[in-house]
Amino acid sequence: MNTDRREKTMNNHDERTLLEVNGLTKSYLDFQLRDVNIQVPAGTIMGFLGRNGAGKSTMMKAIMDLIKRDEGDIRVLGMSMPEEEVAVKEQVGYVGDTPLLNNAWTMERTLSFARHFYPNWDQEAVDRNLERFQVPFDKKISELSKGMKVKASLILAMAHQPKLLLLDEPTSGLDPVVRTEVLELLLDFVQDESRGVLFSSHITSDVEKIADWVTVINDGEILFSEDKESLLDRYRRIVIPGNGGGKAVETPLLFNCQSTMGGYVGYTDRFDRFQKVASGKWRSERLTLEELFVLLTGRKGE
Ligand SMILES: Nc1ncnc2c1ncn2[C@@H]1O[C@H](COP(=O)(O)OP(=O)(O)OP(=O)(O)O)[C@@H](O)[C@H]1O
Repeated sequence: MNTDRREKTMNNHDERTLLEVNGLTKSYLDFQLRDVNIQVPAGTIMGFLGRNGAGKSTMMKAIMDLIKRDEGDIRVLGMSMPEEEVAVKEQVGYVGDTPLLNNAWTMERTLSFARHFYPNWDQEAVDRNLERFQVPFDKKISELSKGMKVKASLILAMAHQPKLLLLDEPTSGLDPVVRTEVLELLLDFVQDESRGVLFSSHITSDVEKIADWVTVINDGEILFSEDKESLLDRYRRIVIPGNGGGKAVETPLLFNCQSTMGGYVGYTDRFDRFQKVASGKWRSERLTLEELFVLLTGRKGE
């Protein structure tokens, strides 16, 4: 695409939106990604949670056009994928579920090869990150530990100063120290608020730690995509002590109600409303993201 057209396309979209996915579908023999709609605004870290096989990698690959979607519209900074693929890839750093690094090459060779493809290559940032993470320059990729490989992949993905990082389980299989380093790198990345990150994970505590937006996918469908704080505010565990709780749990504002030794326990996804209408004795407990994730995805389909 010529520069004028690209600038026009980029100027016509809402500059605060880095990624828009609308009506994305993809069918395999025994799996369907169904009508996926998400938006990643600039300045946001979106945690993308889902159980094994829920469709996280499929969605990310479809965004990068590594697999052909059946339907849907994908835009990065207002530019369409795959029609404007070259321009889009200048704005995206992608690390997929299978690392793209060539095992037989050193990091030095990898970087000096890759820099020719990107006009925005930032060698100073690369050097800074190599130093920060102590990634060996002259060892073959095959000789690096898993943690080092992840760091090397991230340094490479960020080297061309993308606006959007798309990372498929970047912290999986890493020890807590390396995981923390990787999370800090992502937080640093969005210090520039024109940037954003979408990262998938099973590790709910990582998402809870750094994401400001949480998207949960279950069996190919987005359950919700919401600001983390408002999500954790509106869901609560409600504990109703004593025998008198039976009537209280009949409210449609509670679900998954169970009687316990000391009374009743239920959950609400409209805590604001519940507070206004609930009578009698009760108390609320805030859920961790892990508890919420298990509550909403744990028993479905089993
Ligand atoms: N090339 C393919 N052909 C057929 N089915 C596929 C293909 N790729 C993925 N699938 C199926 O699509 C479903 C979603 O897979 P996907 O890898 O997107 O899940 P995921 O959420 O990333 O899982 P995990 O957390 O285990 O990596 C699975 O049932 C998987 O078997």
